[in-house]
Amino acid sequence: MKVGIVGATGYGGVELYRILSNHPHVDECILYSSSEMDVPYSNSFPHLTEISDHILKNIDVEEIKSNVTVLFLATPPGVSRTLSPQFIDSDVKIIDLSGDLRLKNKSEYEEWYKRPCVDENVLEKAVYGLPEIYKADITKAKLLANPGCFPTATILGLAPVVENKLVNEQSIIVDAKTGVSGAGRNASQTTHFSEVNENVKIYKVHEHQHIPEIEQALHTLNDAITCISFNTHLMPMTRGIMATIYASLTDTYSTEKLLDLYKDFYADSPFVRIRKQNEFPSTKEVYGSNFCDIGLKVDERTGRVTIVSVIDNLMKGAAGQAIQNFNLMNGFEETTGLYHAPIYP
Ligand SMILES: NC(=O)C1=CN([C@@H]2O[C@H](COP(=O)(O)OP(=O)(O)OC[C@H]3O[C@@H](n4cnc5c(N)ncnc54)[C@H](OP(=O)(O)O)[C@@H]3O)[C@@H](O)[C@H]2O)C=CC1
Ligand SMILES: CC(=O)N[C@@H](CCC(=O)OP(=O)(O)O)C(=O)O
Repeated sequence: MKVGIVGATGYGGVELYRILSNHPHVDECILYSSSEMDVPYSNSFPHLTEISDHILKNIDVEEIKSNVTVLFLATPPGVSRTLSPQFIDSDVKIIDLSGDLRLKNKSEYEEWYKRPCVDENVLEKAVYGLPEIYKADITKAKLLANPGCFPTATILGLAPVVENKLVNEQSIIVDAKTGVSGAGRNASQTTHFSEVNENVKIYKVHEHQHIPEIEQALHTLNDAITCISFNTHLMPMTRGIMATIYASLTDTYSTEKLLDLYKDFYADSPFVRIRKQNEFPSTKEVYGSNFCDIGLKVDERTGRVTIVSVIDNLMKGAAGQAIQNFNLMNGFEETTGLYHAPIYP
């Protein structure tokens, strides 16, 4: 199979390349750029010297339609809005890593992303690609909205207690932390070394574009959930997301009972690992892998539960999950090319 990557010169794109170039069902990766064509890919990424002899190609929709079976869009918000509709009537399957196709409500996208949304007829064809919850739909998808990094960690952390109605619907609070690679490869004042090093910074307070995405998914699991409290913090690390989640329990449940519930819920999910009692995952324990690790503990004094969910933002939060979806959409084993140990330490 030939696959294409638009945005190959970015962090999500190069992570896709890393995995797809060793994927047993991928014969060729064709790499597209909007700014650097006809130059070696290794000019953008010298760590690929003698590994990649790819030449970056111009984004030509007709050429893509005739050469590519699956196209990954690892592009900033707004790009998929114009590119995806051009493939709707073709045989090319699209996997979009941006937020452009994730929200089912067009005006909600425009409010949170502050930009125009793709047409509703395209939006309604897009399947939200969180395999642990929507696997059946993903296997039939032609247009796939890959989930955001924070939503992946948060929704997986909450799904078992939300679906089983074990937490009060209005009590959910998510305190999330991220590594700097989540902001992409372009430098900015916020991601400048001097601003990030030895610092922890809260950002987009009550305004993060992932809030409606998380609420939309939780609402499908339990329609009494309408809103959550959610904030994000930039940490002095390259990769990793930790979502620390607090919610009030509807009854008295032991930690042991909840851990058993999580193990059952994720029994058929090869990339979700539930930790032992009193063991909590750290971001380094999933670094470079497609795992989402979850630990939890009931606070008997307050009747609340604390849930800790970690992922690598570029893997389960972006490229790894996109390839998990690629596997499911093409009838391959879900774990193909992805099931390996995290890099540690
Ligand atoms: N980084 C992360 O952890 C995560 C990222 N995402 C999402 O994935 C997408 C990619 O993110 P990331 O790789 O970090 O971003 P980067 O900024 O690192 O890369 C984006 C790439 O998009 C390409 N691009 C820019 N403008 C255009 C355009 N008009 N048309 C086509 N291509 C364009 C650029 O390549 P070129 O100039 O060569 O065309 C650039 O290399 C974003 O939507 C992001 O929000 C989602 C989850 C996690
Ligand atoms: C560190 C950092 O800035 N992270 C980004 C990650 C979001 C992202 O990747 O955007 P979409 O998933 O919406 O496309 C942020 O918090 O906005």
